[in-house]
Amino acid sequence: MEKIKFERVTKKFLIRDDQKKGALREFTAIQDIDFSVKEGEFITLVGPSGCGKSTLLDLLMGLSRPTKGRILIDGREIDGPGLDRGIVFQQYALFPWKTARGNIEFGLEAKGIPKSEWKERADHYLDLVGLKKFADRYPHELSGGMKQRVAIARSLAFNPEVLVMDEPFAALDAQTRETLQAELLRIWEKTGKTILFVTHGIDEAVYLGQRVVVLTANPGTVKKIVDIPLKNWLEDADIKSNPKFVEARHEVWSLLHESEFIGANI
Ligand SMILES: Nc1ncnc2c1ncn2[C@@H]1O[C@H](COP(=O)(O)OP(=O)(O)OP(=O)(O)O)[C@@H](O)[C@H]1O
Repeated sequence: MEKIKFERVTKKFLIRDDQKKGALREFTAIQDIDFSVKEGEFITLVGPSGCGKSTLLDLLMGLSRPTKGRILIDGREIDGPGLDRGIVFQQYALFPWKTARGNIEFGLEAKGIPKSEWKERADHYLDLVGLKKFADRYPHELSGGMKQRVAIARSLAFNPEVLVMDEPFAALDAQTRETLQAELLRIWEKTGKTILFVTHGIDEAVYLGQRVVVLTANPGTVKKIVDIPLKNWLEDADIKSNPKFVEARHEVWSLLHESEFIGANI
């Protein structure tokens, strides 16, 4: 079943016109973005810097409206922020004065979940991200990877149907990033969430996504959606050496670099 549908989504901004003093002109950040995400699917998005990934996520979160087109969730048009969508950012955005559990409980309070449910829910999700023993620690007592686990637990705790992730592992060291990638797949399998994950990392996009949406440089459009034929990520410890992984990775890499090569040939 279709969970999210981007229907010819275009977003334009008004920016200062450098040619004419005091005048404004239209700038198209994304144009005619058109694809669907299936219920329970893990989809990754990659694209050159400035191609409009954050703009697209803002639209999906209901923080701004498309200039043209629309975004549907379960067939309903998005008209603002909602509890059906949760987001995890690159920076953990945790309150330093609250413990791991306190940070999750705060999210539950903000979402209007009854107080009687907070502790149990917070503990359940802390357990899910492997932080059961760290519930009473403050952010400064946690590593970067642990903080990001708390952020993931906080987003999952109010049980959104769609989890949006905006380069959530970009600030972590390579080893922690790999661990969290595998963890996220495990959590995804367990919870069955629909996940839309934005990244700059080609390896990360191919490793996590069932499909990788490759965007073009400005204005951002869908260049191609690459199917990733691998199914048994977690059983294969060295999946990144699998020829199918290598091939998919190369395809995404080529799509991202095509425009650069064309430029280089001129
Ligand atoms: N509020 C705004 N007003 C004017 N222009 C904007 C606004 N928001 C974004 N843009 C422009 O739209 C384009 C896309 O920006 P966006 O931040 O979505 O890209 P991105 O793909 O997320 O970039 P990065 O990968 O570097 O994070 C950029 O050229 C940016 O300058």
